[in-house]
Amino acid sequence: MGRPLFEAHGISMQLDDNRRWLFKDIDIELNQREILVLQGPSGTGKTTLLKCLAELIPYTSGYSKLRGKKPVEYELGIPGWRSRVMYIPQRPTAHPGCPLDLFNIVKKFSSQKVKKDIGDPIQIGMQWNLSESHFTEKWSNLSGGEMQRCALAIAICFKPDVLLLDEPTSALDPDSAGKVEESLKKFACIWITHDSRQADRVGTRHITLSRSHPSTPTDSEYEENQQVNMPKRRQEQQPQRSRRLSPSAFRGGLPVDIT
Ligand SMILES: Nc1ncnc2c1ncn2[C@@H]1O[C@H](COP(=O)(O)OP(=O)(O)OP(=O)(O)O)[C@@H](O)[C@H]1O
Repeated sequence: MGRPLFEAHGISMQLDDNRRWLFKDIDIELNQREILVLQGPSGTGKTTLLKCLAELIPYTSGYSKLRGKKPVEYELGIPGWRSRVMYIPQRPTAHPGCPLDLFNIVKKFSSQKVKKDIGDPIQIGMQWNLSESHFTEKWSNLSGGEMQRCALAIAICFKPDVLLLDEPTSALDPDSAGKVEESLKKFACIWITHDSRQADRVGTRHITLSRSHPSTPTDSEYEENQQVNMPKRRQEQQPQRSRRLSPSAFRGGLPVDIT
């Protein structure tokens, strides 16, 4: 096997409050058109893990690479990384204006401007039971499911290499959800879902996070292709020191990187 499209090694997050490990030593490999499904009970750190992989929040140790390069090795650094390894939240943050306004603003960001062949969110939305008018409607007038699809359509227009999807169909009816699923299968995704049938439909790899406790530091189960490898411990990687990111690094909750 050649180099994976995306890889993460030993990603760990220790919480400040009681030094509890939220997750520890998560290893990920992802190739083109693969979907890694991330599951686990509420509060086990799934969203936090996606934000770590997008370099939106600092984490305790570990590192990720896309096409063999670490975030800092990309032109524009972390913002360049986030435009390629893109986190898409479950609920879009309230934005002023309409979805098309957001699309036009994001197009001007330096991390996106360099991209050629930016897609048309309206064309994508129309494959998912949306119409053009949804993209010119104020965000505040859209339903949860309409907002979710508009934000996702805008994000994939920018053709990220890896989509980090936080319950991308949680607000959708089954027909729309099925159409979105089909579109997303063309991408490399790390996909949080609580729906085990969806996990079976879309997943080519699987990780399940379990609850950790202050007294049992390593409590992440790593499950790949249905085979559970009980807690994977750090192997050869040296832990990195906790990284401090600038305030702009904490812009979670946006459908796309806005730097
Ligand atoms: N920096 C932090 N300091 C303290 N606690 C934190 C920090 N970051 C995350 N947490 C806690 O870690 C837990 C995991 O949150 P997270 O949203 O990642 O869980 P989740 O598995 O995605 O849950 P859900 O399925 O409900 O969306 C939460 O209890 C959260 O409050």
